[in-house]
Amino acid sequence: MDLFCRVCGRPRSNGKLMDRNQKNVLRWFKNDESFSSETLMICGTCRTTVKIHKLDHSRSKKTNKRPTKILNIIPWNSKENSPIFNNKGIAYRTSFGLRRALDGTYRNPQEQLPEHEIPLLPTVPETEEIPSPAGKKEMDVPQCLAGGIPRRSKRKPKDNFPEETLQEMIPKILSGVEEGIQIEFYGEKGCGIKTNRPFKKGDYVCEYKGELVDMSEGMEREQKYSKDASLGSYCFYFKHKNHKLCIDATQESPYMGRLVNHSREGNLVPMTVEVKRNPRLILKAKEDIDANTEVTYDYGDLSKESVKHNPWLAF
Ligand SMILES: C[S@@+](CC[C@H](N)C(=O)[O-])C[C@H]1O[C@@H](n2cnc3c(N)ncnc32)[C@H](O)[C@@H]1O
Repeated sequence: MDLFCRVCGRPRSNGKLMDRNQKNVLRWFKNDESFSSETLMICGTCRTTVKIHKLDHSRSKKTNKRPTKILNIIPWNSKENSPIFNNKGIAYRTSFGLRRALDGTYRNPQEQLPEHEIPLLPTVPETEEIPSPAGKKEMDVPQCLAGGIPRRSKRKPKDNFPEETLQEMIPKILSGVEEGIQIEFYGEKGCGIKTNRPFKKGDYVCEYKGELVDMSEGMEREQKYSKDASLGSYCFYFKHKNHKLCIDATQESPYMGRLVNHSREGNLVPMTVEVKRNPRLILKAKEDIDANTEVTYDYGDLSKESVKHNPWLAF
């Protein structure tokens, strides 16, 4: 049975199965698989969360096979049943984009957001120095240990984007348009981003969008997040005008920058740009990139401890 996610429009081919409390990833699910009741399912593409309530496990009298039909899916956090994902009467409900999906105005992430809806980052006072966490060298910061497992890699964006190019990019950054890229599932890596058209060296690809906080706040959050094994690491630490900052993109969003995976030979490079006096992190093409190519950048953390726990950082 083909199911399509109404939020991202992609076939529900892969995704995470979570335990009931959404704490642990049980495993990645495959296509045409039946689910046990009360399981959480997260769309492998846009990562919308739904809760499967009840499945029909009875065997067909004709074939004596268990059907994979999902009888009913109830929303996480809600009593109503409102179809958002849908295929032949199967109702789902999502945690994000809910209102718009219900009233039919859900906006595809590729579409341009009107300016008043662009989530603006909190203003960072230019004169105020954000203090480093006590006793921590900057080097140590991104390897914040929580539950004994180093999480975020130390990613180093370049500063000072050339003015001309920046002028061309600002409207794109402000509009939130993410054009030429799409989400793809990459097995053990989870989701990632690939191009659907070529990019030229230096082109703006997308923004690493999230909540701007200072570094110590980011570290505190990472400590909390690390207690939940189902949460990936989405805190991107950087320095801007002597301020030590962090973009926390842990919160699910339709923006794709948060899903770009790591490679030491990455074809993107992160950079900070200042837009309306707020620092923003963007990912731009390090080289010419063909269509249908995964985009990656170097998370930049080769510390022994991090690589021990995340061996993929070495490649
Ligand atoms: C910023 S997220 C990237 C998106 C992530 N793949 C997802 O599905 O949400 C960073 C996480 O992706 C995974 N990841 C990124 N690059 C990887 C790689 N080269 N190999 C394996 N896992 C990777 C790690 O779990 C890491 O904590």
